Amino acid sequence: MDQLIEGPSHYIHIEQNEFSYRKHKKQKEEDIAICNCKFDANDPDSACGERCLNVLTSTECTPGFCPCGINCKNQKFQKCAYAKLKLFKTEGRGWGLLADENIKAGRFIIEYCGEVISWKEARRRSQAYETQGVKDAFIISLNGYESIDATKKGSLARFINHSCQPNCETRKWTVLGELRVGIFSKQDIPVGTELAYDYNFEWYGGAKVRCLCGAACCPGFLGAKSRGFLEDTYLWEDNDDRYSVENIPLYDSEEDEPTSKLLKTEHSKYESNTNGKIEYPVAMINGLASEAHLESTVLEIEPLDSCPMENMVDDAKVEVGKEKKLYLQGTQQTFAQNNAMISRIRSNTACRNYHIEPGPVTKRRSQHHPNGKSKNLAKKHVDAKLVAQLLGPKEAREEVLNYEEVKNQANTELDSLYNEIRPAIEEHERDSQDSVATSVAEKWIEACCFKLKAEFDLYSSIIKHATCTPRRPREMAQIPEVENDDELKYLTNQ
Ligand SMILES: C[S@@+](CC[C@H](N)C(=O)[O-])C[C@H]1O[C@@H](n2cnc3c(N)ncnc32)[C@H](O)[C@@H]1O
Repeated sequence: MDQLIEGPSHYIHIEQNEFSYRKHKKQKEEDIAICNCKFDANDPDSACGERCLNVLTSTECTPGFCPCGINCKNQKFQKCAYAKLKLFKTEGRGWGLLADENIKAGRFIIEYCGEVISWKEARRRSQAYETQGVKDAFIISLNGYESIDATKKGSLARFINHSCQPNCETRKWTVLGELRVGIFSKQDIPVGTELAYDYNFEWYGGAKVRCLCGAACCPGFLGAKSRGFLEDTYLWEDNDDRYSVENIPLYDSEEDEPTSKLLKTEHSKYESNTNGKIEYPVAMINGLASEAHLESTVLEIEPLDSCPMENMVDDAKVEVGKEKKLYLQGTQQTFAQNNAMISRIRSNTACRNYHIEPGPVTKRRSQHHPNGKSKNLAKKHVDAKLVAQLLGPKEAREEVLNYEEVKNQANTELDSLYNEIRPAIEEHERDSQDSVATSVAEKWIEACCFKLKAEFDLYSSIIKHATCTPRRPREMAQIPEVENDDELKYLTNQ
């Protein structure tokens, strides 16, 4: 019978995943993987130990089919062969789980159980939880289209906290045809030690939670390395100083104020300000990066004599180099993730993560560096129509306008393609074990390349004409409304 556990949040204790939106899969006999182990009483590893073919493929043996019968050691999820664990109240991070015995490296500790729900339902629930003020996140991704929600029903694994330097990790196993998530030790864990794994927390919106794991490598917030968080927070770095331009809403209640020894050690690294408050490494510094710095800027087109073409080409190379690094860093980050704990899934996730917002260009833009930090980068916006109006030859005007049209089409195509494949991409972000279908990836890459080429064609055409083509007198040009008069003055040389 399920047990109602009293704690900071009430939940129903379960020791097997629950399936509400679909039926539990029934394994067909022809799908059962049978190993070729042979039980040998003198060799403890013979009955489905490390050499077992099923173990090697993270698949549990099926009772009644394993050649080792009752001696099979590869049915740990099925037998709930958990380590001895103890619930305890942490200081600052709610409840946590302790090892109540010495645990050897690589051991299965406990299954992360909860309700298996669809990706759509996970999104709906995470929004609802946010509205209800549920501050702890318990939804983790299971496969490309499903998640496990342990918010209302779960095993003790739901109490394991996050650490940036964890002693445990999650692994997925196939058990009787269903995928399941287990917590495994990464190292020997002495009795009395708190268990923790890296949530690979994907921040999609909502409050930002200070990470109180105390690890030296901790970036300061849960999900601080996820793309959504970086882009939203706008961290950038100048030498050793890190800044954030956002007023960061925090879950940081008084009762959650950190006071543990572990945390005190960590705090001592950061200076106290005059109010005695701890300055966290990621601090909001007002005024350092005002909106003015972040406003879209106009592409500056220098007259030929003051801006040699080689310099422009060099600048362009630098920009391309930065973008390439940004792209590579982004992909590596995405592909490095395992099971991700999901923060709040917002419907605008897709656009935020991939810079393909419909509508006007976002005012702020972050540039990711290979070291995982971000740098602020103003978006250069060019008014192609205005440039075209000012060009003398008709062909030049038409060329610029045509390229602009192609660029707009490419953007629209990328937007609609993104909406189509968003579920697959978002699932993939959280779960590197399941690949995005090749056809989807190819379509996406093709559309991205098309967009990049369209932008390149437009901007190179503008640069070419702005530097080499005679301009029309201002009176002849039908100049559209221009917000920034400097741009106009510049283009008309006035
Ligand atoms: C899966 S629950 C872990 C159990 C939770 N501590 C509880 O009391 O129910 C995840 C939540 O615990 C908190 N948490 C886990 N690790 C944390 C950390 N390193 N720093 C701060 N809060 C943490 C966050 O609120 C997070 O959303």
